[in-house]
This record gives sequence, structure tokens and C-alpha cells, in this order.
Amino acid sequence: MSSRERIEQHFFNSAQLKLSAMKTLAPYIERAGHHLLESLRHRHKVLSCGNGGSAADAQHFSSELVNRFERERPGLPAIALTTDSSALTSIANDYHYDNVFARQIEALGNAGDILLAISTSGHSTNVICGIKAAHDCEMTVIALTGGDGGKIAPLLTERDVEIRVPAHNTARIQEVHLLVIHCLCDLLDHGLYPEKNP
Ligand SMILES: O=C(CO)[C@@H](O)[C@H](O)[C@H](O)[C@H](O)COP(=O)(O)O
Ligand SMILES: [Zn+2]
Repeated sequence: MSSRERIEQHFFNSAQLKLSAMKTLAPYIERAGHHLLESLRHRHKVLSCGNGGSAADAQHFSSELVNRFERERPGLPAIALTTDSSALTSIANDYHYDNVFARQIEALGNAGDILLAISTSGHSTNVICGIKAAHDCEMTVIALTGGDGGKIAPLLTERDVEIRVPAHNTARIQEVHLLVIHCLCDLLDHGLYPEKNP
């Protein structure tokens, strides 16, 4: 396959997955949006975590809450647990890399807060430990996963929401995760500030 064909194949596969997953994922995204609205309306906050590309997604989401997405509105309380290098390195150094998110959740999480946990495989142990810590703090978990949901899927409770992208390629799953994140930001903009600009 030529480079041009490879590029076009990536575009085609990405677009095709987004369209084929739309109807399956929409109800789960809607439910996750309700949880976020409910939590933020009660002055709770959103913590987010993930590794690699999913760490970038966690930060992307929190920056769109703290700063803005598309509407002029007040900043919303969100913290990506992937950004404090002092906390991350000391937790990994003194305890274990598995604890880097859980420890921060123990320190920062309160009942009613939300954890956005992102893992394309559902197998990242630090994300799994983070979900357990969030449950211990009586937080609700919104999990962005892929494949068969990995070890994360069976951990989730009835109150949690799993948005599982029906694909097995990490990059393709990440591309849909970003679309889901933008849908959630849009639901927050419109749900919290419906009277502002259209
Ligand atoms: O961005 C990519 C691949 O597209 C990688 O950095 C990827 O995020 C990393 O390998 C992660 O460690 C994968 O973790 P997970 O999605 O399975 O939880
Ligand atoms: Zn990537």
C-alpha cells in the first residue's frame, strides 16, 4: 500500500468507526452528560485520569471545563490527575505506579464528585486502582473504554457509566474518545447555560 493509500485508509477507518458507533454510544454519552450536569450543579468537581494518549485526553477534557469549550460561561471545577509531576513521581517512587491516580483521588475526591477514567484496553492498573479509590470516596465513575472493556467493565456499579468504543485498535478508540469528550463538553455548555448564546 502506498503512503497516500495508508493515509486515506486511516481517514476512512476513523470516519467509519465514528459513524457505526454513533447510535450505540449516544445513550451512554447522554447518561454520562446527566451525571456531569447533576454533579457540577451541586458544586462538585470532575477528576480525570489515563495513560499516554488517554492522559492527554484527560487533560484536554479538564482544560475545556476549567477554561471553556464553545460558550462563554464561568469556569467549571475539573482536575486532570496526570499533570502534577511532583505528586506523580513521588507516589510512583515511594509506593508504586499503580497508585498514582488512586492516591490523588483519596486526597482530593469527595462524595458526589465524578471520575472520568480513560483506558482504551480497560487494563491499565493505575486507572483500575483509581476507579476503586473513587468508589471508596462515593464518587461516580464515567469510564471511556474500548475492546471488551477489559478489567474495568466488571468493576463498574449501576450508577457508573461505561462508554465502550466497539473497536480494538488503540488509535481508533482514542479518536472516538476525543469525540465523546467533545460531546460531553457540548452537553455541559448547553445544559448549564441554556440561556446564553445559541
Ligand atoms: O497514544 C497511544 C497510542 O495511540 C499510547 O500512548 C497509549 O495511550 C499508551 O500505550 C497507554 O499506556 C495505553 O493505555 P490504555 O489505553 O490501554 O489504558
Ligand atoms: Zn496515540
